[in-house]
Amino acid sequence: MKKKLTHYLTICDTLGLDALVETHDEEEIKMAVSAGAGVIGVNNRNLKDFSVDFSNAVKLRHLIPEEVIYVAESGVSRISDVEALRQAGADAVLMGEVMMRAKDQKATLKAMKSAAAGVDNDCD
Ligand SMILES: O=C(O)c1ccccc1NCC(=O)[C@H](O)[C@H](O)COP(=O)(O)O
Repeated sequence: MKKKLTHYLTICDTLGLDALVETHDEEEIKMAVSAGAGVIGVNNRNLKDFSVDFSNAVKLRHLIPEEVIYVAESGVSRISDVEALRQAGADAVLMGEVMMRAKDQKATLKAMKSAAAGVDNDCD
């Protein structure tokens, strides 16, 4: 699996693409790091049973080197979630459902971006 991942990363490199290598647990993160991934996502959603554990990305953050871009994924629905992930050292946050369901997507994105930047915001 690691050999395949390294091969895919080489292909992305050749094409000038940045690959987001998605992981869910310690073993997958170690594999992504040793394959040389520059961007690693830690999914709070277990794609085997679709359960979401919001603490997963935070819990595993220490396994990702500082020079690697760390993306916290899934189960992010509130401004306070983004704030918590920023404080835990997330470089980026991947959000799906919250944006899809938002009545005002522009305002939601603006509020989430402010939280990611550490700017105070009134709405949650
Ligand atoms: O990637 C998949 O195979 C997959 C399968 C089934 C559901 C979701 C899948 N991937 C995307 C995700 O894990 C999340 O939708 C994404 O990270 C956003 O999460 P959320 O903000 O909770 O919608």
